[in-house]
Amino acid sequence: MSATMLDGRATKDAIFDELRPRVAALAEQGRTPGLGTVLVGDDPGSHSYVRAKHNDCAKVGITSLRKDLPADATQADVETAIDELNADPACTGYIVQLPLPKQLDTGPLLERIDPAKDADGLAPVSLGRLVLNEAAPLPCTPRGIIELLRRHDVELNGANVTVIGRGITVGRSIGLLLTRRSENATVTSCHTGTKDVAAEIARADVVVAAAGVRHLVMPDMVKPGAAVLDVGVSRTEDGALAGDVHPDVAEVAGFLSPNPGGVGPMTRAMLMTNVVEAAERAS
Ligand SMILES: Nc1nc(=O)c2c([nH]1)NC[C@@H]1CN(c3ccc(C(=O)N[C@@H](CCC(=O)O)C(=O)O)cc3)C=[N+]21
Repeated sequence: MSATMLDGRATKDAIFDELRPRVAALAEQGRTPGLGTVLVGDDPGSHSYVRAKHNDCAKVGITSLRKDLPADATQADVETAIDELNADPACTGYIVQLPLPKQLDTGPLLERIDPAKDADGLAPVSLGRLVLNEAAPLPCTPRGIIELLRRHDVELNGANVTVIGRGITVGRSIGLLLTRRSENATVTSCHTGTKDVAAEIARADVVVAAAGVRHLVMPDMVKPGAAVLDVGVSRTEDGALAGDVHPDVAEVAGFLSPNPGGVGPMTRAMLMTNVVEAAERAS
């Protein structure tokens, strides 16, 4: 048996095709969406993600606004960049690329993002609204995972979903989406305090591996036919990138998201979607 590939690149392209006419309609009314990015420091990974996001903008017709700050930027420098994007009418949504260098206090910076321009859905007000079932931009990676499953007809209603990892961008926030009435899944959150992760994986219809631990999910753990989403990335000693899911899981799973080429492109597709939706709401 070989799993159906949850092809994030092809799905992202399909979503871009759907966004293009919406962006064109906004542009006709002089309301072209604009994505801002605040990037601090020179981490090559972060630079490459931000570059990809601006390439995506060009593909769908979104304006991009970059604020790149040096690695030794102060809290006040980043506050200024955020204030400028809050005030700039050309910017309809923006993100502060995480993680920030350690001299910076991330919490207050995320608090400073105008909730109407929060493209990531990670600002405290947005996460609070999500908990309260109020309209809010949704965190991009969780939204991308759900969209990827939906477009491949993977059932979530009543499904047992095991999430591994409790980071804010994925593990902690995805349960908020999956347990809404519209998704109706039963969610188990695994982390370093979990006694038997393999047992939690074994009973899952859907596994979301977002721990950043190489090959944490092995073929003998997975229920035959389950959908497995490989979200984590880690770097091996020789500098190669590895996912959280062993490639042989493809022999057991019913659906598997490749990594790269799975959840990463979907995260970017949802960022573009959030920016377009914010522009549609802005008058
Ligand atoms: N405020 C904030 N929002 C984020 O959404 C955010 C962040 N900070 N910090 C870092 C993580 C990571 N992240 C990725 C997005 C796309 C790919 C992606 O498209 N990856 C490609 C491969 C790209 C490549 O090869 O370089 C793929 O999986 O196929 C990866 C990683 C967003 N993040």
